[in-house]
Amino acid sequence: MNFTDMLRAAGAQNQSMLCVGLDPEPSRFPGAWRGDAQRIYEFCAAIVDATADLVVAFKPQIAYFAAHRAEDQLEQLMAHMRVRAPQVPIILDAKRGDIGSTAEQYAREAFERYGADAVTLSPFMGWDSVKPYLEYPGKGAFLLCRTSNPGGDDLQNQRLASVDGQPLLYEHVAQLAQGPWNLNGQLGLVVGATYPAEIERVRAIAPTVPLLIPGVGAQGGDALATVRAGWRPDGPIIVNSSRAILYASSGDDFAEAARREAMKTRDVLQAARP
Ligand SMILES: O=C(O)c1cc(=O)[nH]c(=O)n1[C@@H]1O[C@H](COP(=O)(O)O)[C@@H](O)[C@H]1O
Repeated sequence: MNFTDMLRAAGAQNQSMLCVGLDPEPSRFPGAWRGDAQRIYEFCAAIVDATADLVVAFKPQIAYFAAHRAEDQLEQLMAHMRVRAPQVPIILDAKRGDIGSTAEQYAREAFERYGADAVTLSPFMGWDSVKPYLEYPGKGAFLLCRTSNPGGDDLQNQRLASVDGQPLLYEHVAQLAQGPWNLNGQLGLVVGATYPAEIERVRAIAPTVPLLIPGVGAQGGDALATVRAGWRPDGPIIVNSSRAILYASSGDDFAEAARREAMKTRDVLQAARP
């Protein structure tokens, strides 16, 4: 099954547009696990087990594993998700972006080593840096478009004087993803929940591509405004929350607390659909 089909099937089965972000930070692990980077796999697997029937996707962030020399635990986690939640697509959040020959290696890492269904990419280096990922049939690639962080303004809100109609840079990225770069329907866009007006703008330019929307929960994005701005019957949204779910409790009940928080967020998102 390709990424888009998986997304549709998981969304329907779990009645969800929630993506649980797997950003394991050992200093925030519960009880006796606190500070123990050997527990990264166990911590994430417990979160996956507690939320697998509530999500449209999981999004492991590669830096949280690589920083602790825990790539082997990420491989273990990918295998676990395949067994425990085979219907749920996995977006590897790697935010890669490099010249074509190096991008080929990053694509191989994401799709062959880790077996991800989709990956996040920076489009800053242009078409040849994105194309190698699209050569994997059925895999998805989300281009950073209007990110959730305050510094996103610095470049993404600059006007492109050389392009007809002079769009802002993030609007141009949205145009490319909806049109000329989207050869086989594999592209999506990353838009922050912290900027609902810009989500609406992106949706006007790119009505059907999947939007990955981080920023609800710990970053304070507005879930209701996010859904109203981004959701379309033929334009799926994947709303990510990481810390607010992973660290809902710092005690031994962390997995149950994560489940409660995920359920609450899932239900708020579902109820917000127009
Ligand atoms: O691509 C992303 O996932 C991403 C894009 C963006 O604009 N903002 C953003 O926060 N993210 C990621 O989404 C997650 C947000 O985590 P929380 O703020 O804890 O929910 C982190 O893994 C970020 O790296």
